[in-house]
Amino acid sequence: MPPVDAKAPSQTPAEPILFSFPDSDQLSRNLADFVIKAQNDAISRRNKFTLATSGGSLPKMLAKYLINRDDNALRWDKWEIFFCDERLVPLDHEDSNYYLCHQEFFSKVPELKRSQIHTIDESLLDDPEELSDAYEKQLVQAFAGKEAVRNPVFDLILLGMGPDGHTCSLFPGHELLTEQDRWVAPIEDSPKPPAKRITFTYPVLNHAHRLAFVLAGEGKQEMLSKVLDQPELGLPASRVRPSPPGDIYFFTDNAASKTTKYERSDFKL
Ligand SMILES: O=C(O)[C@H](O)[C@@H](O)[C@H](O)[C@H](O)COP(=O)(O)O
Repeated sequence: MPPVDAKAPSQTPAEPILFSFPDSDQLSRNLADFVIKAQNDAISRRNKFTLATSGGSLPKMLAKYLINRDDNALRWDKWEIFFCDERLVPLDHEDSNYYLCHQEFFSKVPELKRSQIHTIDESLLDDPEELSDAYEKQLVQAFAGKEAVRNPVFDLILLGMGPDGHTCSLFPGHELLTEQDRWVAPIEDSPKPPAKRITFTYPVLNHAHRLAFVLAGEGKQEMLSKVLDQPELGLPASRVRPSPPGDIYFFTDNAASKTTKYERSDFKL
């Protein structure tokens, strides 16, 4: 029998860590510190920082305390940015997650170069399969290096959650919840418009180094309780459970976390 390696990664998924802040402003402030810590850890490990972001209310909360800082904490030249999901519309369309992030965040950071932001190929909008494969190739290029990798390991993935418990474009009951091979998959029947999208799959989410849901406001209350208190329901957001050493966090405000019985943790870096 081989000797037991005490440091071998456990197969038990990470338990979510819940932070709750008085309001969404405090949430944004602490989220910025968390992102900077993730950035610094990643740069010291590999000299770059790979981040994937969602759309919805997240980009605005994310940008609030990352832009216009005067402490030189951000090493923008090391950032490589992907989208957890994207709608199949032109990049200057108001439904585009890239467009949203550009308006709320990227356009306010002149140091970020367009080449650091991985967007969908607009010439493939009529062919979701091809477009999805092409986006997956961008992940392969960013993560594989010289050696083939089984799964990409993002330094940080930031997620939202919809009122039905969806995250990325992974919706309740959809066949993509069981996708095990593709890193990126097309979806043409999204219940949330627009119907055609691409999305990261669980093999990507559950291999990330760190993930964080970012949830503010009373509208998130009921679903957050279900996701944290009743994981057996198997809602899409509950299925985000990375294997250690991956960590999963919920950054919430008190309005969102009001009813969950899940234990809150003190926020410290
Ligand atoms: O492209 C999308 O539709 C988003 O990435 C989606 O997954 C979003 O994160 C949730 O729907 C939450 O949206 P809100 O933050 O606006 O509630």
